[in-house]
Amino acid sequence: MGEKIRLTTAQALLKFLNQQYISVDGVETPFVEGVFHVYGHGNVLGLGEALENNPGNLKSYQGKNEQGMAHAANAFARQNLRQKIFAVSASAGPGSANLVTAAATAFANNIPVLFLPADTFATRQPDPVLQQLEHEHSTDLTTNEAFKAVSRYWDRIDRPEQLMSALLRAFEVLTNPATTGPATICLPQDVEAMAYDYPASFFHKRVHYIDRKLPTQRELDGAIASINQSKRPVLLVGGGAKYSEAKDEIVALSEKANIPIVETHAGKSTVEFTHKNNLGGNGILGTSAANKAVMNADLIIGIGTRYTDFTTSSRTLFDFDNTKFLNINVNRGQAYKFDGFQVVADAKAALQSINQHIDDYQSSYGDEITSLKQEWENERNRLAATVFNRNDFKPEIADHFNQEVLNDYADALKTELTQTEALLKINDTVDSDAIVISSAGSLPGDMQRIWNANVANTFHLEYGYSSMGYEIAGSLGAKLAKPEQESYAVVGDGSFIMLHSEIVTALQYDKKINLLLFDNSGFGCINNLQMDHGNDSTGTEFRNVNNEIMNIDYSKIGEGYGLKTYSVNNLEDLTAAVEDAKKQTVSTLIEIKVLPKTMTDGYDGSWWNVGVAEVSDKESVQQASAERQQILDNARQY
Ligand SMILES: Cc1ncc(C[n+]2csc(CCOP(=O)(O)OP(=O)(O)O)c2C)c(N)n1
Ligand SMILES: O=C1C[C@@H](O)[C@H](O)[C@@H](O)C1=O
Ligand SMILES: [Mg+2]
Repeated sequence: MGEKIRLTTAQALLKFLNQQYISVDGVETPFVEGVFHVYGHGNVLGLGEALENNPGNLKSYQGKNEQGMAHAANAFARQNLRQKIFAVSASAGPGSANLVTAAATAFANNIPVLFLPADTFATRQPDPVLQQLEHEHSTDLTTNEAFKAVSRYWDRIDRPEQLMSALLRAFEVLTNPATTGPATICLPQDVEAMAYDYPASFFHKRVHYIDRKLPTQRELDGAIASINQSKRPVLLVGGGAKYSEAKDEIVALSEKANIPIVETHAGKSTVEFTHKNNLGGNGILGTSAANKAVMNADLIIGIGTRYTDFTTSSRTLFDFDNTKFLNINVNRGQAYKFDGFQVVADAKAALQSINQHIDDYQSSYGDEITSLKQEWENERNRLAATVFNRNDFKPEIADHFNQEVLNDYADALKTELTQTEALLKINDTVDSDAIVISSAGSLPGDMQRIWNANVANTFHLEYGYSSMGYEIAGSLGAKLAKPEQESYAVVGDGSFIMLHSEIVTALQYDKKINLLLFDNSGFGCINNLQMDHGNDSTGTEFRNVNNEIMNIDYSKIGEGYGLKTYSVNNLEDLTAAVEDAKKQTVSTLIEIKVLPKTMTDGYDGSWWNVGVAEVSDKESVQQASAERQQILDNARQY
């Protein structure tokens, strides 16, 4: 029956990971970069032993918080356009539970990560082991059942030989652009260390071919007819377009036929903003230009987009009565959305074919795209010059805090900086190929609107799950993916407090990351949301029991870790800090004290469906609820 190799399950796992390659457009590369781990009794003697003694080419990084290290793995795969991954190993019980949020984040964003949570004993001999849950109705349930809801593939290895079929299935999922996401293989700690005579053939080199699925002739004919029949098409660029590396084809179509480009959160920086037809981010967090373009479009060419509520403004942004949809997506389910014409194909390949057949077609935009872009540039310049004053300041988010409260913040945080002027100054100061990572709070909105990404694949916004805590860990993952580029976490004070453990990992392994910490002393965007809908400000500002605004010294925290830190409260110091941080070899933290309510507000078409109380004594809430109902009456329902 051929050669056998006697290994533990964990040793076999690592040997297999070393032999996985992907081939994209004829270029073959190793698929698994390494393993992040936090050891405990569930994995240190199994997977830990294997990593110590025979890692092969796999790199190994000690994480500090399981969620954090898995976010780093997630960001690494995303920055590598899903062409390289990490595995993450955690101990049983709490260690594994800590991974669940990160698995969900990878799931929502369609990012491949191999999750290896340790599990309780398959033999059950010592049950209940430390950290085991004891259910009265079943001994079969462990913490790791929680991964079923957040994995594209889930398995548990109760016998060493099961590893083989599980890994083959997992790697098919991880390398399939239509279904990729987290694959979870639960490893009971006894099985990790059990020996088995594995067939040598299992460890032969495997190449997973990411062949580009071509459109059929019917799909191609339909797509071309849709474009030819339209007058005002818009190219809506989603994450799938970025992962397919379809930039040249999008630009070619846009230029040839004079079609505006707008981008989802995941799609942003597929095409540089410097391109004349790129109108920027669209949707709830969209630019005025992008939203106007899609509101007046008669054809949306959705390329690799899931049409989430933020992209569609909760199904209110498009003129659904008159606008048609042409959906190009490798995932058939996504292509079905909005009853669009479906092209189930790779974005780059589909656009290549379409471009060959778009002959003399011209949209009817004429100079309108240029005017829209100019109008937006003017607005962006205005946001760069929003200057606070203590007498009659009207922040972007107006009518929430009166002047007295705003002055209190200026005094407490000792600042007069606005968030938009600070962010735009940073955009002007960092290297153009710097990678910026963000995910939660008010900053993703500002990033999606006003950050100009002038080099492709430098804008990294996790907005599928918007998980607070992704930012800093994500900046480490992005740095591991692109060591030659600067990596910046754009992070709010709330997210920083929630999870910043991987700072230590970045310092430990000498991977330079830069943290741009915007401190407005509170959960600013949620405060906006509650006040926008008629509620008072409660539970969202960082105030102490005496109702005083808290002023936390984040630069001191960073200093304690060993970061090079700066604390700034004006544009001059901010510019100097960003310039100085670029010269550092150690990781840096720039604490930027900003006034609340000075983030960007929405533009036309920026509506978000949130559940507003239908019963309330407050007239303001009743009004918000009525307004919501009115908008919903005209929204597309499915
Ligand atoms: C893990 C997680 N918990 C809760 C939320 C809900 N949430 C979204 S933004 C936010 C506050 C963010 O505060 P901060 O980071 O300071 O950003 P700001 O809005 O002030 O800019 C909260 C609690 C979330 N997105 N992720
Ligand atoms: O609830 C939320 C509101 C959004 O504005 C924010 O960006 C996001 O992180 C979130 O969870
Ligand atoms: Mg905040």
